[in-house]
Amino acid sequence: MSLYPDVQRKAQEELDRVVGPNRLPDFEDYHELLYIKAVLLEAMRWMVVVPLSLPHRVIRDDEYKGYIIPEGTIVNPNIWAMLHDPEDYPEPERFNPDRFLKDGKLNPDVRNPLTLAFGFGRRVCPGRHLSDGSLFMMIASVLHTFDIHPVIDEDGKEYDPTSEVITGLISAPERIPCRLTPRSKNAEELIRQLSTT
Ligand code: HEM
Repeated sequence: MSLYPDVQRKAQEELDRVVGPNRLPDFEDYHELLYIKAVLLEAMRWMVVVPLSLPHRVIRDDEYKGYIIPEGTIVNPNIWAMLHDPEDYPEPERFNPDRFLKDGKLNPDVRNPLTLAFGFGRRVCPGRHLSDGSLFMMIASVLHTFDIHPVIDEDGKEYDPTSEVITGLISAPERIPCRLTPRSKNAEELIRQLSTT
């Protein structure tokens, strides 16, 4: 969000309209918070958590589009490439939640990244619904109550968290220096109430 202040502003406008200042978002708001959903989809697409999924071993000879895949071959699905395919997602390096929205709804013609980001087939991630719900609530709650600002690095430039990404089975920014400030007195009160319940 510190890299994309316009996205943050749009998400907060939606939260202000749907949730209002006196409470935190909850799952009742799920179907109303379309832009938050689009932010979640774009986050899962843009910074793929498990870029090469998990390796699978082929248990019998197979053929795919003319390629012979012998029994015993280890296959790594390249989820990162699928979620950065410019045919499905034009300008794939740009964080653009609007790509998922059309006429005030989620656009069914854009491939849903959640059908790829958690793997597929018999070994699809069993934690996907838990993750989807938790991420939705985390994104909505943080953006409802805080403004996220960039920090300035040693060279006087805005720090770009994508410049240091952990490589390996899981990818994520290594450090996420940013500054969080409560959005308002009401927001501060909501955060304090939460810490005492
Ligand atoms: C953003 C969060 C998550 C992402 C992106 C993610 C992604 C994945 C992916 C790509 C796979 C490999 C699927 C395949 O082999 O085709 C996987 C497997 C798995 N995930 Fe997740 N996962 C997430 C969260 C979770 C959570 C919260 C749990 C548990 C509560 C979980 C439990 C598992 C397990 C047990 C497997 C192995 C399934 C099997 O081989 O049968 N994951 N996950």
